[in-house]
Amino acid sequence: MRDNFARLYKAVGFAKWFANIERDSAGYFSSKPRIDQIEPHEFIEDDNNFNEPNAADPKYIHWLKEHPSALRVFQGIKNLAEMGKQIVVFLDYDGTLTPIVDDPDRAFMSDAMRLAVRQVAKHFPTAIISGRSRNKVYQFVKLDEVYYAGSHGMDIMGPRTKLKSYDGKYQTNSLDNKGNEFTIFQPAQEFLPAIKEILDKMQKRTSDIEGVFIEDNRFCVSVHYRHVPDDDYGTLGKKVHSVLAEYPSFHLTRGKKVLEIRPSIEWNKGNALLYLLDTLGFAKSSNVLPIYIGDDKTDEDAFKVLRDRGQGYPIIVSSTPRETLALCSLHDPSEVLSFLIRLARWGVTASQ
Ligand SMILES: O=P(O)(O)OC[C@H]1O[C@H](O[C@H]2O[C@H](CO)[C@@H](O)[C@H](O)[C@H]2O)[C@H](O)[C@@H](O)[C@@H]1O
Repeated sequence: MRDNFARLYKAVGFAKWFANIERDSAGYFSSKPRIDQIEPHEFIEDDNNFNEPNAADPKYIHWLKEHPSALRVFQGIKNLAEMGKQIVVFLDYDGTLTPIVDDPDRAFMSDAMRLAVRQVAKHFPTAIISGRSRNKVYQFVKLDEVYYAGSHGMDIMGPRTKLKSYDGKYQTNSLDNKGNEFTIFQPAQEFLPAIKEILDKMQKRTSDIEGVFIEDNRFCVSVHYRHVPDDDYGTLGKKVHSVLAEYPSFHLTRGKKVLEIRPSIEWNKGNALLYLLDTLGFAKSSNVLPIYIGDDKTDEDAFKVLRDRGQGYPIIVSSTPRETLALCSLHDPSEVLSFLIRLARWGVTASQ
């Protein structure tokens, strides 16, 4: 695994950086240099170098035929872009830009991934759409070059807009700390007081169950059960449902070892994708090529939007065969990194 990463970094043009990467005492690679030590031209390398999908399972190999690796269809993406289609990139966070880890508070993004996203964002409008709170995602990603949609799209910080098609009462204009103008769109604003109550009740009612972690995702509440003993699943489920029963305008969705309580409004990651395309000026454009990469059930809403528009590339991150509306796949976040690096490298050459 470590050697694969080493080969990947070398292959995709991280030569200068790679020279500075050292193994720490546990034998893992730790990176010393800062992001800005890598120059964009260092992304330009032999275009035939890429991470081959790593699939030994026959079922996975069969699934890959229906959902080919996005690394394999990359040339097709490039061809469309070279014909004048504007690439817009949408990225999920957990399981896509970072591997799934035991502790949700420690899902840190690698420097390599941050650099790749930053380089992609230099050439193509880029947004991160996550189930987490917008602030939390920003703390992990720490890039001012991208747009952010937190709480499964219910808290969007997007381009400055005067769009009339969305309810003005949910939109406010704002400045970031560099003076850049943004529009914040929060279609679930009126649910905030109830969400605070739900968070509080959920914390109190589940406090006697070992391993539960309740996460405040601002416009939704996540109940993590990754560390809950199997025997306690039933009790936890009952307690979660007892809180939910008091709030009929909320519903439950499921993610990876997590239950999420969300306001029942017609708004999901798919709506957030459309909103961002609209605010970027691509509302009805046939000249846009949206790429959406995500790993979870909630990303399927965004895949569906792209399917319905008949446009772009919905890409699922999965190391196992899965029912999905995505057209293409990537095996894991290391392949996401590989894909983003190729995109960034192409962005550099295309802009020269
Ligand atoms: O939309 P996403 O950015 O993919 O966020 C979905 C949820 O991701 C996080 O939970 C998941 O990742 C954790 C860290 O790897 C893992 O420990 C947990 O079991 C997973 O469910 C996040 O903590 C949730 O709030 C997000 O809704």
